[in-house]
Amino acid sequence: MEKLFVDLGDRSYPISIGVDLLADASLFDSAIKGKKVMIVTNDVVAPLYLDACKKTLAHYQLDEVILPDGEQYKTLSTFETILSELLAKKHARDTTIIALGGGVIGDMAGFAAACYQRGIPFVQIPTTLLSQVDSSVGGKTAVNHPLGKNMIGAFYQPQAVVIDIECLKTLPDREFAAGMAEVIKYGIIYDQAFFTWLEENIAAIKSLQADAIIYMLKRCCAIKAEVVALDEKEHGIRALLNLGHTFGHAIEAEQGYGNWLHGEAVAAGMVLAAKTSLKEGLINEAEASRISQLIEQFDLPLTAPSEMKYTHFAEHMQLDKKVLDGKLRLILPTSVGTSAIVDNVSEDVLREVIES
Ligand SMILES: NC(=O)c1ccc[n+]([C@@H]2O[C@H](COP(=O)([O-])OP(=O)(O)OC[C@H]3O[C@@H](n4cnc5c(N)ncnc54)[C@H](O)[C@@H]3O)[C@@H](O)[C@H]2O)c1
Ligand SMILES: O=C(O)C(=O)C[C@@H](O)[C@H](O)[C@H](O)COP(=O)(O)O
Ligand SMILES: [Zn+2]
Repeated sequence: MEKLFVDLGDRSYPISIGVDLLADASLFDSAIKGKKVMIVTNDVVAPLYLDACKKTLAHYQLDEVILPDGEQYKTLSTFETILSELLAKKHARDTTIIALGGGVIGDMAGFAAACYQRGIPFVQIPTTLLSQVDSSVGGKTAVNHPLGKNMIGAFYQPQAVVIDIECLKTLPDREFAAGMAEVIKYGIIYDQAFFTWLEENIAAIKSLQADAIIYMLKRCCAIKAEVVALDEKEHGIRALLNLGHTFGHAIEAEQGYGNWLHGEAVAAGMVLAAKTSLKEGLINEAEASRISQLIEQFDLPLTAPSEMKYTHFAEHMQLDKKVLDGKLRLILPTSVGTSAIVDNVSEDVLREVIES
């Protein structure tokens, strides 16, 4: 088993990565203080992993809430279902929430943990590639609003993250590819050597070779842990983790949540960001095309939906959480392995990048 730590003083926590960790009660016992646990999952993940989870946690008083599956249910209304269930079963501040599922479950269960009785502990069991490399770490919790992604939420850290790579075996290929978008993101913003490793290990990754998967998860979680420890609430460097997201969130909201997967929208968004960099003279052609080539290797989209024009993007991008003083701030790659926060891209450049 591999172990990493998110170093946040008294809110620090371990990330465990390995095989069959869902069966390892000790990982949960060190994170759960009380006797009561509420497992939050959905109707796709429950038939796959709820029994295994309940078996491991059988020495606690267990309740469960099984939510409908999908990004379209990452809403205030579903969030309220979790809170209602906690109240109906008389849970108090000594209950721990377990988020069993992908990023949608993790974000919503985490937000419920942040809000229920002003905050109860929670543990992340991420079951998708995307949630294992990104959403389970770092404490961003939220639900969507029809007008914008993740618009209602809180920074609230889990007690532990338990990553069982066996869960990836049941993940549909399209979902695995979506997770690869966030993996590639880390290489682009932060780690040229990791990006090169990804280029050289495509077959091993796609065939879920355990060594390659564990190395990849470890590298992603280590980068995220490092960035979050430096800037938990995104006043600076953490914004780099948002590469491709200003464009991507616009695609998700405009297309209707769930129609484009988050990772797919981020992939197209990262290509748009690289094209913007190219137009601004911030990156050279060779590096920009390395970025789109790797994204393409994982069968991810390279362009936004053709019907989406600049004006469609602009409406959503104005609501981006990185906007400061009314000014759009974009994360742009400056090479493979480095990126910058840029706030002076003109409307003309953006229009050209989006509509070309
Ligand atoms: N908090 C953060 O830092 C952060 C980071 C990245 C993304 N996100 C959010 O995460 C969400 C996307 O997460 P996601 O890609 O995990 O999507 P998801 O949670 O919708 O999961 C994808 C699909 O896979 C199913 N599934 C989950 N585990 C499975 C398994 N092991 N086998 C088979 N099917 C499985 C799910 O039920 C769902 O149908 C978005 O809402 C995004 O905004 C948050
Ligand atoms: O952890 C972060 O910080 C990220 O930006 C990670 C992103 O991959 C993730 O999609 C996040 O939820 C986006 O955050 P938002 O603040 O733009 O909603
Ligand atoms: Zn993301």
